[in-house]
Amino acid sequence: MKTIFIEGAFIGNREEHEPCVMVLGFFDGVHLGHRSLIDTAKDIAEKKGIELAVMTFFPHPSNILRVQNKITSYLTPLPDKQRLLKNMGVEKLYIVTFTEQFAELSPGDFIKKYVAGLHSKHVVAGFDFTYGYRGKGNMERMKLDGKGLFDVTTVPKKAFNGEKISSSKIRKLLDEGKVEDVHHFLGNHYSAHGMLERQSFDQNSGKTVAHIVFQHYYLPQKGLYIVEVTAQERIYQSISLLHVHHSCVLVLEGNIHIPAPVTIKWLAKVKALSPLQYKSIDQITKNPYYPLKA
Ligand SMILES: Cc1cc2nc3c(=O)[nH]c(=O)nc-3n(C[C@H](O)[C@H](O)[C@H](O)COP(=O)(O)O)c2cc1C
Ligand SMILES: Nc1ncnc2c1ncn2[C@@H]1O[C@H](COP(=O)(O)OP(=O)(O)OP(=O)(O)O)[C@@H](O)[C@H]1O
Repeated sequence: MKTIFIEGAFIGNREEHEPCVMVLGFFDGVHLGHRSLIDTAKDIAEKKGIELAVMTFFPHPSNILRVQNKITSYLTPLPDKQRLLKNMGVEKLYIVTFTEQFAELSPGDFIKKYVAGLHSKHVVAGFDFTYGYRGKGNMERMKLDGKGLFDVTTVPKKAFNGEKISSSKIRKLLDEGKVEDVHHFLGNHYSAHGMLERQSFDQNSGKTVAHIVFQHYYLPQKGLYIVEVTAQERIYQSISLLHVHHSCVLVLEGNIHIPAPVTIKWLAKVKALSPLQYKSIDQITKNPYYPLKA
């Protein structure tokens, strides 16, 4: 997959680009709703014999627009989004820098300069996709804006238990510590890639304690979780304590040296620990020889 960053004023010249099916959206998480768009577009691209392309934006528009809830950390930071889209068969990924000037483009100009300008022959987006100044463009308008230039497919709402599958819903579940429910929306348990900062073996309890730091990730609510840790293709089961904003503490049975980097997959929240289990975790994290900075 080729990734192309687009910054500043841009006017694409159709003739300079391969014809493509273009999928539009932010795609944080690349969840089951997003996947239905990509799969739909992939079928069209195969039938029409043209490239499968995705256009996304960075940073999240909320950082630029005057809205209350700014999204500054992501379910899938850019490298994860790139990997997931590539694995789904996307051939070209356009990442448009979302700036104030870009936000002010009229719906028609966005379609002309970016979507048609990059030689889209067919556009795929979801039922609630909006574009252009004040988000005034919608899928009905897209058909008019793209008339004679490209076909439009609008993907209907994908829902679970009557609720729209969305990045916001997944963030809400993480905020509430309901990591067990995330897979209904994401298609998998929530996971993040982190760096091992330090680890030590606690002689008293016979457990290894490791400190993992994450960058740019949206993390579950503070608490104790059962997690799966993968490092250099080995899998470890662990209890994890979400510690400060961007880190977690792993507690593993035995004297284990886990190599960095690591992937943590949140399986379940620990609701009831036996007093013995709780005491040992408490002892470990309060151990004055374990240098945790809260
Ligand atoms: C050219 C362009 C201009 C935009 N301007 C605004 C804007 O002024 N106000 C706004 O709330 N959203 C604006 N948006 C954001 C869209 O409403 C929408 O959030 C974005 O296209 C991502 O779509 P998605 O959230 O459905 O993935 C703009 C989007 C584009 C592509
Ligand atoms: N559940 C869904 N069913 C169909 N299309 C969807 C669904 N969720 C998102 N899409 C489409 O996927 C693209 C990317 O959407 P977006 O990144 O805004 O996802 P979202 O989950 O709705 O995000 P948020 O919750 O932050 O609004 C858009 O074209 C959108 O219409």
